[in-house]
Amino acid sequence: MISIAHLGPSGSYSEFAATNYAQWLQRYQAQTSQLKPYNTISKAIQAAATGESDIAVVPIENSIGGSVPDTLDMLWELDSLKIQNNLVIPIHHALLSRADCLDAITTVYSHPQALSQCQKWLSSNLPDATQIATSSTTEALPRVSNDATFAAISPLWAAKLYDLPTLADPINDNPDNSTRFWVLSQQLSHCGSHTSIAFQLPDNTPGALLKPLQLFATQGINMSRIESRPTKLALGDYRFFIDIEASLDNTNTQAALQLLKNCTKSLKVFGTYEQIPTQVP
Ligand SMILES: O=C(O)C(=O)C[C@]1(C(=O)O)C=C[C@@H](O)C=C1
Repeated sequence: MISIAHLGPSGSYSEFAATNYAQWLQRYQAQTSQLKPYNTISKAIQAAATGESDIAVVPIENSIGGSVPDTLDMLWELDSLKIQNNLVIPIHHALLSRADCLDAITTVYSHPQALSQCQKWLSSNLPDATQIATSSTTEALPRVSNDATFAAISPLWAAKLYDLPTLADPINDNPDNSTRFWVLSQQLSHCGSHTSIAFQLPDNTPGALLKPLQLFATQGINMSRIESRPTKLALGDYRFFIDIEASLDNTNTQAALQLLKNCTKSLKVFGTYEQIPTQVP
């Protein structure tokens, strides 16, 4: 039995992504699995890194809110974890509350990503409500259940799960809202449609970033994402996370990675992976 760590509690989008992966494992690899909820993304990742769980399914980026910094930072810090698969989940947020109308709501709870994905809706419809960040979109639901002045931005399916009325739906600022999740484990896979890497530059000089990027162009490899994160050591010091549309076992990828070692300070390869089809709720 494979254990899958994810951000909980029950009803979170991460649980939905983990369930999708569990169904895929059952269907295509005849493997049974068990979900293990954690109260932060970091703890779910840590569980896979220490072997407490076999796998972690964690969000990496959202089409409106951008990247999930915790996931990127922890992947860099923990050398043991590699990406196995990629899942994209459509995200449709609902406003759950016992309030009779929007005017009665004083406080809105949700995960910071969900709050940022609904900023326009919130400023038009609940401009005076206090926004409070929670560890997931479902963490505050027991509190919302006990106070009719509270509301939460949560998945629609959580209304049934926590027996709460839906006051508005959908409320995300863009109807095409979706979040990408990575399946992480301690095994490096060599074959897939995409590969993810990260590096730090040796020095802050003109063209220092251009050299590594140029290598992919020379090898005819398309980049699908670039993201910078502070190293947290000094202001203005960054590391770069890059996704390429090429398999790790491809000779051009191997050539680019070899040359990349000469123009980067530290280089990490997070693995190569395929996109898993997901079942829409
Ligand atoms: O809070 C949840 O339900 C989560 O699974 C986390 C998370 C995220 O971190 O991006 C996942 C999908 C949505 O983008 C909003 C929140």
